[in-house]
Amino acid sequence: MKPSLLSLFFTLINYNIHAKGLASIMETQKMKAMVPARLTQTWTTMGSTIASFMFVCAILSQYCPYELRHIIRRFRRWLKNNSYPYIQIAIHEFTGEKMRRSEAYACVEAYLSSNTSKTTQRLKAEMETEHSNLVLSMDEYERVSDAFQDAEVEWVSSKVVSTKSTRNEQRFYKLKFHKRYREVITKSYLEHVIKQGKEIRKGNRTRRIYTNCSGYKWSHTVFEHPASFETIVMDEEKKQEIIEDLLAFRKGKDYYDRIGKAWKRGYLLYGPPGTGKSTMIAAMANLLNYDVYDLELTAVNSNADLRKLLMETTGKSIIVIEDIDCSLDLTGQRKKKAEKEEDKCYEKKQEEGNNSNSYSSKVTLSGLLNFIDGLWSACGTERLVVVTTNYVEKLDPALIRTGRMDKHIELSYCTFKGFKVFAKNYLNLETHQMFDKIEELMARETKITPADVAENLMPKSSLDDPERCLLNFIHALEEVKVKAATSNKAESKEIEPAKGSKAMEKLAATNLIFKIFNYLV
Ligand SMILES: Nc1ncnc2c1ncn2[C@@H]1O[C@H](COP(=O)(O)OP(=O)(O)OP(=O)(O)O)[C@@H](O)[C@H]1O
Repeated sequence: MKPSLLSLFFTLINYNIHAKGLASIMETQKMKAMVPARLTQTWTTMGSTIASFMFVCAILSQYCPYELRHIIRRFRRWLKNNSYPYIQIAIHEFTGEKMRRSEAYACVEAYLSSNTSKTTQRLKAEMETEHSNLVLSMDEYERVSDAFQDAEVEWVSSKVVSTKSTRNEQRFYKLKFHKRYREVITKSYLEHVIKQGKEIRKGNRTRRIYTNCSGYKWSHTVFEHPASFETIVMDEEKKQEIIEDLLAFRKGKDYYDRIGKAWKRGYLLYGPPGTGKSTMIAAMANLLNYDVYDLELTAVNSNADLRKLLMETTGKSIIVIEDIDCSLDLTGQRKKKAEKEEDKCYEKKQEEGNNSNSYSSKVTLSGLLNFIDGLWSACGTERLVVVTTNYVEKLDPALIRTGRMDKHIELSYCTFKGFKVFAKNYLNLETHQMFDKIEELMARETKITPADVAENLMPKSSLDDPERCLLNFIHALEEVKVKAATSNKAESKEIEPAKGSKAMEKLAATNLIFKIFNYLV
């Protein structure tokens, strides 16, 4: 039997049940007793009408020409659009083919979670729909009302989950508002939400520190370093210059666009161990509110992996290569030192059962140069590349040329001025009678690193009052002085025999000439 005829058959049965069946049921003695006669008649009429309507619909859908059905459908849509006075906009969490997290979604999220006059209502509404063999469950879990100028809006946070795969979850915000506020909402309110959200995100953002333990993949944890430029001890003018440079970089989007340059900047930090290079990187990240990507070059297998790592970094970040002279031989060959040092990545690889050959890297200097300044380096925006070294003179000039390392910052030994800042920060002392002695000791080219100053000034027990700490520091300075004197002596002893032998040679030669002269005379 044809499906259309089948449908007609069932419709007729339906009609029969509703029109007659219902009436006959109502007419039973029992019902008569319970229900008044007028109500029974109403039920009967209603049943007949519904059945007739269903019958007509079935006839229409089966026998009505396609064109007419299309017109009816369009009419219904028009009716729906014009009778429903609200507009809805959806902002999805992930957008585009690469499924990057949408900035707009993050801003809305931050805006709605901020503590303003918005009223929040927890919802638990779930619906299930079947869409092309995929069962989707829509979960509306929060409703937030907000007001802007004289418009009232409502945000509903929802997620659509595929019940077949829990990993397939799409979150979105639905914004609902009356049609008469269309102008205000689309032109001003959404802009206001995004702007506010950005501001809130800047302040609230939990920053991350990433490292590449397993080849070309970053793993991360929360970045919580307390360093700031206020606590870094260095020449005030130099410090101010660095801060201004960083802030100008952060605000420089338009400038970089205008001059046609990728929005990135390279910093080279150099100086002896313990002079604050790592501390400065943390202070930079805290000042700019950037993430940190700590690139472990010894764990990267090839230039291609290095490029993949670069592609995985996000904007608003600092890519750090610490002690670059230890990780890469500047002729392009990797040093074995890193492998011998039993770094964590190596151990992890071994635990995983990989042999050491698979660990050996083929990252070359040119690969690194391309990473910093090649075509691929422009694939992200707002990134700083910071390279540190204890031996700047060992670095290849190509690596540190302007354009790759735009700003060179030397961090050096502590001066008396620097000591006074440490004393203020660590001991809350602006002046003390022992300062003169300290100044005298520090003036005589006593090379002490800020790390050593910090360590000696730090109270170790409750008995360590400021005087004791200053005394500790004076001892440390005297020790440094003695060490410097002994190493100078050793150096001069190494030179003296040479000097002595030369002098002896000279003396012998003079004696010989003198003897020859006497003999001749
Ligand atoms: N300029 C500084 N101002 C304040 N504290 C400092 C400074 N330099 C070093 N310190 C202190 O010394 C410690 C070690 O410094 P840091 O690790 O930053 O030195 P580094 O130059 O990176 O050393 P390395 O070259 O060995 O990595 C820090 O925890 C910090 O407390």
